Amino acid sequence: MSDPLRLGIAGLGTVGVGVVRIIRQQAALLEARTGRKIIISAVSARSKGRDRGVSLSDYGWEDDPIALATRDDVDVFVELMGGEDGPAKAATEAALKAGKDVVTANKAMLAINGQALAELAEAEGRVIRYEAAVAGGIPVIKALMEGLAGNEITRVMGVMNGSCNYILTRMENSGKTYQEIFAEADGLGYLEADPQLDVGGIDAAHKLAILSAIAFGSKVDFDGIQLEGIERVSIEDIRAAADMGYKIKLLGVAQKTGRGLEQRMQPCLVPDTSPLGQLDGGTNMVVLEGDAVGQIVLRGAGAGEGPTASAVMADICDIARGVRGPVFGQPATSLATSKAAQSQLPAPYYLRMALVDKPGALAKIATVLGEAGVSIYRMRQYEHEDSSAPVLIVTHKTTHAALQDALSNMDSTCVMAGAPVALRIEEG
Ligand SMILES: NC(=O)C1=CN([C@@H]2O[C@H](COP(=O)(O)OP(=O)(O)OC[C@H]3O[C@@H](n4cnc5c(N)ncnc54)[C@H](OP(=O)(O)O)[C@@H]3O)[C@@H](O)[C@H]2O)C=CC1
Ligand SMILES: N[C@@H](CCO)C(=O)O
Repeated sequence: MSDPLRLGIAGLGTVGVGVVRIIRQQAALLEARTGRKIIISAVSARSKGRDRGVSLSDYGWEDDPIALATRDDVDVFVELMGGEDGPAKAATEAALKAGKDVVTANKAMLAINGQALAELAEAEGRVIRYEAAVAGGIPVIKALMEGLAGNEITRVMGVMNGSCNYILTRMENSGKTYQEIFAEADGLGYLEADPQLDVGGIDAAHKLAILSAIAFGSKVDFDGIQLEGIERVSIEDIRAAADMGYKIKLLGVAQKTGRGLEQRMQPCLVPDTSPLGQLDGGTNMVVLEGDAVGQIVLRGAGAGEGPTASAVMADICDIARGVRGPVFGQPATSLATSKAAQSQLPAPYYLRMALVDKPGALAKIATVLGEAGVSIYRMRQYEHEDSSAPVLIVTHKTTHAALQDALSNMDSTCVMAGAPVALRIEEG
């Protein structure tokens, strides 16, 4: 039997406590599976006295996470504090320099500082594992890095923020507005301490940036993501999209195109019968596409104590078994600097507009679209009692530039009774 694997766990919140629980409750199973005892040497959090619902009396305590990360009786530093820099990054660096491996759930830190940390880890001969950082309990890092290692990845796509999916699903089911459901989700404690991380799409974009680096062999590039949150998704659009056979999701997409690496996180329409369209509530889904495998769909809990601790444990078990490898699947120094695609691949778009109800109004809009090279695929005008006519259009595939051209010319037609709404449709 090998020596025990000794952990130092910094952060005893939702995830940290979940990890402590699994290690205490599943000690025999973990030892049987890895051939080693997995033990906790010491822990760290901000307040030592807080009752966390698990016994910590067997473990040492450090107020300072850096002191924990560099202890002689720690082999693996488990960073579960959060934050893109500050103590999380400082302690991670200290751990690597002191010859420790690192396991973290911190997507913000990796999305912003992943390249530098990966270079440091690899120079020190250490590993950083982060299965929990993307889509919580779904083993998507393993799927991409190991299961699909023989594929050229063509597209990565997914719903990776449970709180946003909860809000959009609740709006759809309740008919309530974004503001009403945001307040409900906040009251239920479903949102991050800074809700903008969720509803602004930032948390999901952190996750997409990490997947994109692995999938396309490029340096993690959070700033290269075209980012839009869900704040402008209205209940009118959710209803209208449903009527046309779509659901609205905060969707992340990364793909390599002739014009560079396209990475975007934005509200999109997806067919309501598609796996993404059927994803309700706080669940996550990641769709991976490879040249040999085709498409695979992974679905599961993207957050919460059990699912996230499950992913952290997978990383700890790998280290216990001696499974090692470069942080992003290939040596950090070999990762390419990606060129961000300035334009998105063509797609169909959904347009919702209110037109002044007078002869020729629709014809003028059709002309503007036609002149910009945007072709109408489907169209619907609804009954109305006032003087503005609600009109929905689904276009054929078109470029974003052509669509913008059409939208900017619509104003001059003098038949618009309000600003049009345009949302991309992501098929398949
Ligand atoms: N919660 C989830 O479902 C998921 C979380 N993650 C990620 O996991 C990580 C942890 O998240 P979560 O458990 O929810 O966070 P919590 O806010 O529940 O817990 C954070 C913990 O870190 C401790 N901490 C914060 N700052 C310091 C510091 N300077 N020194 C020592 N300890 C500190 C806190 O101490 P104290 O308790 O004393 O205040 C607390 O125990 C984050 O990176 C998050 O993004 C990833 C996927 C899902
Ligand atoms: N706020 C995140 C937590 C998990 O990263 C979510 O809703 O998915």
